[in-house]
Amino acid sequence: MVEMSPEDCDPVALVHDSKPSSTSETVQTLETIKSELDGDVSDEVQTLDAATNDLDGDVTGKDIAAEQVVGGSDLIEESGVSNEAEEASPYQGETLPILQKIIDLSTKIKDLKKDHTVLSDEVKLTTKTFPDPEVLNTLQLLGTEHELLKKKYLAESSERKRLYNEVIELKGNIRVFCRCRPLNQNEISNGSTTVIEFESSLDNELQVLCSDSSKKQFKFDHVFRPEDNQEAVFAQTKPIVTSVLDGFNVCIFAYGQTGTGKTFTMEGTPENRGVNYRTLEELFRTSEDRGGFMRYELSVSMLEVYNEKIRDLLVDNTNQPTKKLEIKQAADGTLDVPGLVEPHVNVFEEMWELLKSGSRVRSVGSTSANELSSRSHCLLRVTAKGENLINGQRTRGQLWLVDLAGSERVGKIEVEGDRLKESQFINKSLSALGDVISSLASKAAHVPYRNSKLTHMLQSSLGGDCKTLMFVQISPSSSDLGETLCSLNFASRVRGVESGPIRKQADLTELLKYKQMAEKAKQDEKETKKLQDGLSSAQLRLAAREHMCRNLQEKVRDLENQLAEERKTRLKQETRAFASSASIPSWKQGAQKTVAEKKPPLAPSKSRLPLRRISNFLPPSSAFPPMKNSYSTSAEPSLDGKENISTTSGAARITSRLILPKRMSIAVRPPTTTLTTTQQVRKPKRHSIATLPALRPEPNSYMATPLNNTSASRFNNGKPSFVPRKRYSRLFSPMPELKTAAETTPTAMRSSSKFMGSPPAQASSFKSRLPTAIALQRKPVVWSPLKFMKNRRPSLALPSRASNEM
Ligand SMILES: Nc1ncnc2c1ncn2[C@@H]1O[C@H](COP(=O)(O)OP(=O)(O)OP(=O)(O)O)[C@@H](O)[C@H]1O
Repeated sequence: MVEMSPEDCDPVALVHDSKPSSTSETVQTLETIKSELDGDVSDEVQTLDAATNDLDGDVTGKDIAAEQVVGGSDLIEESGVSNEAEEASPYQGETLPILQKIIDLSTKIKDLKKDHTVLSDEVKLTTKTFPDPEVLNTLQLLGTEHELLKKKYLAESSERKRLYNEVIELKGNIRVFCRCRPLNQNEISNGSTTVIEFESSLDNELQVLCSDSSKKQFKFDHVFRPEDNQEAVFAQTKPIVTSVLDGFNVCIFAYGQTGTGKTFTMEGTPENRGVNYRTLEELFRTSEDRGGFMRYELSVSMLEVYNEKIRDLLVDNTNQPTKKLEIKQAADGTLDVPGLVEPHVNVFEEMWELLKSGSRVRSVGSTSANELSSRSHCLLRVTAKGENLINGQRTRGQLWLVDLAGSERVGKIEVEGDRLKESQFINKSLSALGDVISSLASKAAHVPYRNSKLTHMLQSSLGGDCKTLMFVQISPSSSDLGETLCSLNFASRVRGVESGPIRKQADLTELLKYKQMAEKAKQDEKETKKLQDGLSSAQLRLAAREHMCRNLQEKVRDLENQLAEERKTRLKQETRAFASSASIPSWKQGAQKTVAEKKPPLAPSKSRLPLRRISNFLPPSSAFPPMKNSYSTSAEPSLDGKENISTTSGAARITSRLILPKRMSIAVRPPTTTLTTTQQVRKPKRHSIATLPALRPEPNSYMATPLNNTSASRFNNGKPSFVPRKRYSRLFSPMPELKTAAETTPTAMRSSSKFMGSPPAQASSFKSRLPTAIALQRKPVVWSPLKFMKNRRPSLALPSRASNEM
C-alpha cells in the first residue's frame, strides 16, 4: 500500500494546490474541513429530507430544495475528489470514516437527485396535464346533474308542500284535541271519582258519565288520556307547527276550565316540556335541516290580553308605565301591533330565555281552583320568514301559541273585586272566541273578529287557509262534571268546523254539483221541448212539400203520357204518309205529302193512352244493302198485313225528304182502347222491326224507354228477367219506386242507355233525393226519337248492345 501524506488526502489542499506547513496544521485543517463538511452535509441532508417530504405539495419548494441539493452535492463531490489520496493518508484511521461518510452521503445525494428529477418530471407532467379533459368532463357532468337535481328538488319540494297541506286540510283546518288530566291529590283525598271513560281501541272518543248515570259520548280528532305524556301530545301537534316554515299561518290554543292543565300542555314544566318549548325546538331544528336550500329568520313576540288590554311581555314594565298597544291594519292588509317588541333570534336557547322572562311577568293570581291561575290570555307569536336559496322564493308564516285564561263559572270559583272583573273579561273574550269559531263553522259571511282583543289579534290565523288546533282540557273529577260538559260541548261546536272546512266544503261542493245538475236537467228538458216543437213543425212542412211534389209528379206523368201519345200519332202519320207516297203516282205525291204533313189534333190527355213500347233499335247494317245517297230501313206494313221492306231508291228519297230525322222507332203493340179512324185502319198491320218474336218481352210487363237503365242491365247480362212492371216508364215513376240516386240520376241513366245522344248529364254531382229536385232533373232527359236522330246524325254505326238485344 502506498503511503500518502496528509496533504495528498486534503481535498482543500488538493483543490487549492496548497501545502500544509506541518502535520498538526494538516490535522487541524482536516478537522475543520470535516466539521464543515459534517455541518454542510447534515444541512443538505435535512434540506433534502424536507424537500422530499414537500415534493408532493409544493413544486417550487422542491425546485429550490433540489437546487440546494445540487449545490451541496457538488461541494461534496469536490470534497471527495481524491478518495484514493485519502486512502494513502497516514491519518487514514481517522479520516476514513469521515470520507466513507462523505462517500455514502454523496451516493445518497446522487440517488436523491435522481429521485428529485423523476419526481420533478412527474410533477411537471401532472401540472401540465391539469385539469385533465376527463376531469373537466366529469365536472361538467356533475354540474349538469347538480342543476337537474336542483330543479327536481324544487318540484318535489313544492309537491311535498302541496300534499302536506292537502293532508292537513283533509284532516280539517280546525282540529280539536281533547286532553284529560289525571286526578290531583286534592281530588283523590276528597274522594272524587272519575267520570271520564275512554274506548280502549279508539283514540278519538270518550264518554262522560253524567249525574243521571247516562253516558254522553264525544268525538274529537284525538283524545289524550291522563297517562299520555307531553311527547305523545307533541307527536300529534308537530305536523301542524312545521307548516309555519312553509309559509302557513297556524294557531294553537288551549281552552278549558281553570286548573285543567292548559298551561301544563302549552308551557309544561322543566321536567315535562310543553308544546311551546317543543315547537320552538322543532322549528329551529327543521330550519337548520333545511339550511342547504332555505334561509329562515325567526322572530318572537309575547303578549297577554289582560282585561281587554294588550300587554307586551317582552318589555320590562316594572319601572315605567305600561305602553298602550293597539291592533292596527298594516299596509299589506295584515294585522299588527305597532310597538310590539319582536326580536330576531338565531338560536333556540336565546328564544327560550326570552320566553321564560315573558312568562315570569304574566298576570297570574290565585283562585280557589288554581293556586297559580292564569288571569290573562297569553299569546306567543313566532314569525318565520323564509327565503329559498335556489329560486329566491320568499315565505312568511306566523304561529300563534295561545294559553287561554281559564273558563270558569264566576259563582263557582268564588271571586270578587279584581278577580271578578278579570273573570268577566275572560268569559267575555272566550265567548267572543266561541262566536268567531261558530261563524267560521257555519261559513257565515261576517265573522265577528273585532268583538274582543283576543279574536282580533288572532284574525289572520283563525279561519281561511290557516290551520287551527284547539286543545280542550278537561278534568276527570266528578266534582267538575258540569264544567267538563260545558267545555266538551263548546269543543264539539268547534268540531263542527272539525268536520272541517274541507269536509264541509266537500259537502257543499256535492250539494252545489247536484243543484247544477238539476238546473241543467231543467234546461235540457226545455231544450228538448223546443226541439220537439221544431221537429213537428218541420215534419208538417215536409208533408206539405211532399204533397206538392206528388202533384208535380202527377203533372209530369200526364205530360209524359201526352208526349207519348203525340209521338205515337206522329209515327202513325209518318208511316201512313210514307206508305201512301210509295203507292201513289208521283203526280199525286205532292198532294199526299200535304195531307201527311198535317198532324191530327191531339186527343185529350186523359183519353189518350201511353205509348206501350218504343223501339229505337236500328236494324243491323247487314240486313239492309247500303244505299248510295240515302237509306231507309223502315218497316212498311202492307195492306194485306205482311211486312214489306221497301228498298227502292225513289221511295227512300221520298222518305228521307218526308222524315227528315233518321227516325227508326216504330210503335209495336196496337192499343186496346178506342183509336182514331186512321189508327184503326192500320192497327193490325203495324209491327216494329225490333219486335222479333224471340226477343219480344211480355207486352204488359215491360215498357222500355231509352233511359230505363234497368232494362239495359237486364239485357246486358244476357238473362232477361221479366219482373212485372208498372205501365209507365221507371224514369217517370212515382218517387217511392226510386230506390237509389244511382238508378235515377241522369248520369246513371245515360251510362246504361244505348241512347248516347240523350241530353248530356248535368248532374254528375247530383245528390239530391228530394222528389222535387229529381223531378226537375228529369226534364232534360225526356227522350224524343226526333232529338235522338238529330243528335246521332254523324254516325250510323249500331251500338253493340243494340245488336245484342236484337
Ligand atoms: N296531564 C297532566 N299531567 C300531570 N299534571 C297535570 C296535567 N295537567 C295539569 N296538571 C297539573 O295540574 C295543575 C294545573 O295545571 P295548569 O296550571 O296547567 O292549569 P290551567 O288550566 O292552566 O289553569 P288556569 O286556567 O287557572 O291557568 C298543575 O299543577 C299541573 O302540573
